[in-house]
Amino acid sequence: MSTAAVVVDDVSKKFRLYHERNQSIKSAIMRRRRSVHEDFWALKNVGFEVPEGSTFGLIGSNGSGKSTLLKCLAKIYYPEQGSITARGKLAALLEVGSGFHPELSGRDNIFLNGSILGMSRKEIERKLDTIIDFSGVEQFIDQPVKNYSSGMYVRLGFSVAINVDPDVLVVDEVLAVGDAEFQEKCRQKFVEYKQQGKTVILVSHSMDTVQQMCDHAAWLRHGELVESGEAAPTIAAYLNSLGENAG
Ligand SMILES: Nc1ncnc2c1ncn2[C@@H]1O[C@H](COP(=O)(O)OP(=O)(O)OP(=O)(O)O)[C@@H](O)[C@H]1O
Repeated sequence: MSTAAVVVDDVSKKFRLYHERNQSIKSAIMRRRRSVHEDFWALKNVGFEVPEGSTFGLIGSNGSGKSTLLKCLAKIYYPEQGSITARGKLAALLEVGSGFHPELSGRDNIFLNGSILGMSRKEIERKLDTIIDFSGVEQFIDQPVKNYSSGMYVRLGFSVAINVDPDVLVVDEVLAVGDAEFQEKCRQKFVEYKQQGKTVILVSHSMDTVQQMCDHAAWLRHGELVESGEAAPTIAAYLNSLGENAG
């Protein structure tokens, strides 16, 4: 039996949705600091295991809770209920530009982002050339990243994240903004990771990408897990449900 790299156990995550139309300080005082809100459960009792050494796809329609779950994995959000355990070091590449400062150069952002992801300054210095080289943005590395295209941001962010040498790499939809050459580089990196027994968890709306890159998948719908297991049948069930809804 394979061991689990990540165990998601009965996870529920709540957001508060506020309904005040008038958000001024005056109106807040008039309301005597009472706020009108409703609880919205973005994840409801989600549980599954991610096998060690797998490339695992999270799939589901817009708003189904995929990014929220990734943020729980990355410890940006904490679930109200349930727990997530990951074996080893986890690095996450979430929204485009997260962990970057727009006014700093690409080079300085490698240090910023690298230290957020847990690398020491010495380690980053040692890996700097490799990171810049893999990113393919060396020509612009001393420019402020606010002038980067979204694809360049992602290239640099991905390059830092993989050089953290994590046991579990978590990647949100961001890969989609990279061009075909970069996507191929990522695919090769994921294969390399798999050979080393490392785990990748990625979100994608492209079922072709999930089909090509992932061996396992989990399908979320309205914050609930519908199915998880081998990628092919999970993708097929998801696509089937879309067909049913369309018909
Ligand atoms: N910070 C927040 N405050 C309130 N609601 C939120 C917040 N973040 C997410 N949500 C809500 O939680 C639900 C799930 O959002 P999430 O971004 O996880 O979906 P997703 O599956 O990643 O969607 P997409 O495919 O469109 O990226 C949505 O209804 C969204 O509006």
